[in-house]
Amino acid sequence: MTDSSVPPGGHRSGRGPRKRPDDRRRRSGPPRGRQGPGRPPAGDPAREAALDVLRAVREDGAYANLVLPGLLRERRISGRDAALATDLAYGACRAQGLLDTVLAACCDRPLADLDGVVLDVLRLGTQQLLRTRIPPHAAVGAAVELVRARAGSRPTGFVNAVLRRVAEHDEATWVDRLAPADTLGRLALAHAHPRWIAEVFVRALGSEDELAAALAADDARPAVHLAARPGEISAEELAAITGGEESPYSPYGVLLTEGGDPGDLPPVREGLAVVQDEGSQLVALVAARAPVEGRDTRWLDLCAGPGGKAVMLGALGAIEGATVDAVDRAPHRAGLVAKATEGLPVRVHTGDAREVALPEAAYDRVLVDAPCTGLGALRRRPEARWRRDAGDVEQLAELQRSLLRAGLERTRSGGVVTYATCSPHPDETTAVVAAVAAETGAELLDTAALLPEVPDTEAVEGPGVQLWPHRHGTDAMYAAVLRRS
Ligand SMILES: C[S@@+](CC[C@H](N)C(=O)[O-])C[C@H]1O[C@@H](n2cnc3c(N)ncnc32)[C@H](O)[C@@H]1O
Repeated sequence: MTDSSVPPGGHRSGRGPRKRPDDRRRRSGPPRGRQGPGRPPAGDPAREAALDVLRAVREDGAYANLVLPGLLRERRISGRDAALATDLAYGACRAQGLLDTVLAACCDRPLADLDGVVLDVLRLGTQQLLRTRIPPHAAVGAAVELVRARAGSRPTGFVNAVLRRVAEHDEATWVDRLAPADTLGRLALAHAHPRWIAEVFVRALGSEDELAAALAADDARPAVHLAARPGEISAEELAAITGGEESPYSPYGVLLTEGGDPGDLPPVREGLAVVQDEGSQLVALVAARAPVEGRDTRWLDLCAGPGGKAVMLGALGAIEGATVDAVDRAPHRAGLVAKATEGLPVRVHTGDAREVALPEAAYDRVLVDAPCTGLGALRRRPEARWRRDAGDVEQLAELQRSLLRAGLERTRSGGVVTYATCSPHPDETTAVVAAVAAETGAELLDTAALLPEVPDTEAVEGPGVQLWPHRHGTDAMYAAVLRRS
């Protein structure tokens, strides 16, 4: 279960949401029991916010983790309501495939024929019934009120009936009843992943042995890590200031143990630390540790936005006497890199890494942190697993190969390139590296040897290290180091 931390109860705070321009119209709507624009807001700010996130994701293709924080701020939702809104919105986005499978079994018509708001309310209700400790009567009652407020009273009976059917079984029983017969299909449904992603994980893991653990870890909310800026503050000091714990592997990492917005922590506000998954810290570390023959003062970060690894490379470069050129194609993201690396020896360039006006065969150390499917960071992007499809991979792999080639072209003989993705998909990781190494004659270095403190990192299908949420508590980051001949 994902959301066992959700506080029980119906979460009626008594405080209504902040007045919105259409509130007056709602108040003058038809009385209860008649169809119309609906009753006044139900006084359930958490579920209203969660519902608005689901709508934005479904209708506008929005990202839940970008929509929700603004919504909470704008409506001044905080504390337990904010925690509930977050659990419900992210939980329902993550579990959408499982929720829809159960709902399809409980509805007398195809889900595609349902009104969008009704479907969102049903998903939210099913999430509460199957994946939280909220009592069934509270979950169903809140869903009925929500649909009444948003779509009038006509669908209330339908929503009530469907959710009562959902509530007849718990999550495990529904999975037993509805899952395909094979282990992979059952685990994919039970842990709310599309089947094709479970298949990718099995390929990257080498067998089905760890699949249940990998999918379960991927179905949970990720821990938040900070990275102490090298040369400014140690992880020990950062942990003491923030009340967090030093990370198990990254010498700069701190695991936050308290909730709240990490952006508000004084060391983050003062630029002494950044919010960065420990896996990303380890990738930056690989890029900085890779052995270079001879001079080691010109570094390049070819896909730098929004700048997490550029900060780490810039700070380490400042210590080592190196400068970093950081490139991103997207002007907005290049701007974020510039902001994040202020005061560090980092020059930012906006342009396509394959064409940008930077010298060839010149850099000692290069990072290519390529755009990818993001299958290794699904915990952070609640809806992403249902948006991606297997067909995305081929086009991305072509771009990844061309970016790695561009990285090697900028590297001098004896210099090193670290290729990284936040995806464990072998077609984006080992296959890209093996193909470009074969084509260019670049030497593949033993990347696992660069992270001796991290166990079980070797990628299965080819060169490089593969981190996993269930093994390392990090995103499923991949990295491999090549030396230019
Ligand atoms: C995985 S992200 C990099 C994350 C970054 N290294 C960090 O640690 O914050 C990939 C980045 O590559 C950029 N990108 C995509 N195609 C590119 C290209 N052809 N040239 C340069 N940058 C590109 C994207 O805009 C995106 O910011």
